[in-house]
Amino acid sequence: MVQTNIITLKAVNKIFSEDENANQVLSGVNLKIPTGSVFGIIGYSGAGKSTLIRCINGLETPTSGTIHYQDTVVNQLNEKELINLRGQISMIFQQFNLMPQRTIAQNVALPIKYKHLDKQVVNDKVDKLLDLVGLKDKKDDYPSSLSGGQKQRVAIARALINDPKVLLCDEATSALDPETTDSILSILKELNTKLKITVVIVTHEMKVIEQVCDQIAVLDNGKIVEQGDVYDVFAHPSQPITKRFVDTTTNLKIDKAMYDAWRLPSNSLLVRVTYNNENTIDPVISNVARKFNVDISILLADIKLIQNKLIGGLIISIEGYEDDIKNAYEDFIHNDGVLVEVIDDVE
Ligand SMILES: Nc1ncnc2c1ncn2[C@@H]1O[C@H](COP(=O)(O)OP(=O)(O)OP(=O)(O)O)[C@@H](O)[C@H]1O
Repeated sequence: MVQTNIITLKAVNKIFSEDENANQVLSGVNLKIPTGSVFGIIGYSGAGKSTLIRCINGLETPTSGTIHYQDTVVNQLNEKELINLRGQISMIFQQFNLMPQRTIAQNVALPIKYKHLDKQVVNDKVDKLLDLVGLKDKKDDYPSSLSGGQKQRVAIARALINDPKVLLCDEATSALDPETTDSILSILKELNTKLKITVVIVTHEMKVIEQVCDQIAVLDNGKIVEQGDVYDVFAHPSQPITKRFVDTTTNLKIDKAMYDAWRLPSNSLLVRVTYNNENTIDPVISNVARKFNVDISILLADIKLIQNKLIGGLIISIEGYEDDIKNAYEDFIHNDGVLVEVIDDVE
């Protein structure tokens, strides 16, 4: 099947002229967002994520470069055409942006208020969308009576009122606790699989990417420094910034207190083993231990499933005679899909 891209950015630059130092916020951004994907854009605060995502639906205009939505060049549209476009490319925000003086149902219907559609048609659609996000019984309530997670569900229902093809999510879960974040991410994934909506997620949290995205782009200081399939990027992060983001999701960090508590004997080698194929590590460990007559203890383990493939690692200690340890270590290194590093600087 030929993969199409619903959104393409070509050489996009953005300089805010009112910026005191005329900061270049986006520099030469090239991005292809495949139709039907859940696409994550990650970066630290100030990297330009919001600016980038706002360029996609014309809330910001790039200083140069082009943004294509299917066959449309977004940055050549006039204000009226942009309003229509935002029905196709809708958006949710960190702070939900609900109207406090309107009911939940009125908030959801707001984007089509001025279309003067049949009241019953609007009501039915609002009911259907509130049902989809699990809030049908709240339709006559006001936003102030809802939790953050419920408010974001209302915002999602509102974003769907025009049957969009793309949903842009700007730090949509950053104000929510971990459990509520999970429930919102599940809804986003469901919209993607059931309604075939392309979802673009801007976040500073690698866990969000890990949970729902198929593709990732890493934005650093206005530049895309790495992009690709989420599993591949987790397995082989090529840039230091990407590695730092990946590290935030693993449980393989050691501090001095932990190291001291292990009380490892002097004839031991502390090793981090990460693997990135679909085989489990266990046979490799027992094989090496048998073959070289060393003892291997598993001190920490972290295994997860990304895009239905296993990825993870272990911290192990290898104990025995010096030559045996050396041979065992060499043997580990030569296993396909296994990355082995000696840990010798615990702080
Ligand atoms: N309207 C604007 N006028 C001037 N400068 C702006 C404007 N919007 C954003 N910036 C600047 O652009 C840079 C990137 O901001 P942006 O909000 O896109 O980053 P971000 O990665 O989304 O960060 P955060 O996660 O903190 O929101 C910042 O230095 C910011 O001050």
